[in-house]
Amino acid sequence: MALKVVSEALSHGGRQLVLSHDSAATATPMTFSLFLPPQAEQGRVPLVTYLSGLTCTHANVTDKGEYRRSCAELGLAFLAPDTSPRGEGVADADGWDIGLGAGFYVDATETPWSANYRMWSYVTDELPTLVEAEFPMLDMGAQAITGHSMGGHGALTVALRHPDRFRSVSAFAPIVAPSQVPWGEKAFTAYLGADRDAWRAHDAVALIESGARLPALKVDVGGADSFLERELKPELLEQACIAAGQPLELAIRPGYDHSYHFVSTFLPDHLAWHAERLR
Ligand SMILES: N[C@@H](CCC(=O)N[C@@H](CS)C(=O)NCC(=O)O)C(=O)O
Repeated sequence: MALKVVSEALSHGGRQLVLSHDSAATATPMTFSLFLPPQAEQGRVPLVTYLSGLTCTHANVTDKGEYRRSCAELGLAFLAPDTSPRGEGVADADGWDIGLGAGFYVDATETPWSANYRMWSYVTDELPTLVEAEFPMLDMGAQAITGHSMGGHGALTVALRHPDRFRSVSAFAPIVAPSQVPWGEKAFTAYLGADRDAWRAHDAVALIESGARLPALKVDVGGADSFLERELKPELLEQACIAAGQPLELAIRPGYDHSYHFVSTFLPDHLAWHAERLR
């Protein structure tokens, strides 16, 4: 098997796995977590992929996301990759918003990042191909995607560019227009270069403006999120969706911040919403 089992534990009757493998996309070892609900012992189950935010590994949502009870009840598998390549020789920079833990789900074209920072290929191609081959109980015809912050950006852009792969898409506090905010401008300049035209393929608002559409879209943002006005700007997504006729269920949750206390509060709602569309 191409996968090494890092850990395995029974939870809510399902199997919480942490796995690692040598990635061809990033040319590094990569670690991810996969929860298989009890229903996976009997037959095929839908797959929800969760992309994490800045500074995270697979472990943040695995430890703090509180998704297992819902996934076990709803019969959903839950896949959580890392957010960047890691290891000896992998480029990094000062600051937590670029480099390790901040891959932004793009294939970098600029040095030194292009050697390993190929998270687009990893999450859209290598990882789904790998889990499909290794876990035949996953129904790859019934997939949903979600994510948090930088991972919300990842979920939106991956789904907008693979409209036939996902039946539903959701996000928590996503960076909806990275080309227009400091986090995205910094990362895209480093990874993709100064030509802003190249950024459009990785900008959810720009993709919607260019005609890309999603089957079903749900977004929650905390009203007390300290990144709301500077980095997240959900109003840009709302305006783009209205102009494009793209249905969007957007909720600003008063009092909630950017943390996993917010994500874990609303992740069960998102999973139930995805399950309805994956049935
Ligand atoms: N590391 C930054 C915060 C970055 C941050 O809020 N990251 C979010 C995603 S954008 C996160 O999930 N952090 C990890 C965690 O809360 O477990 C800081 O210390 O101010």
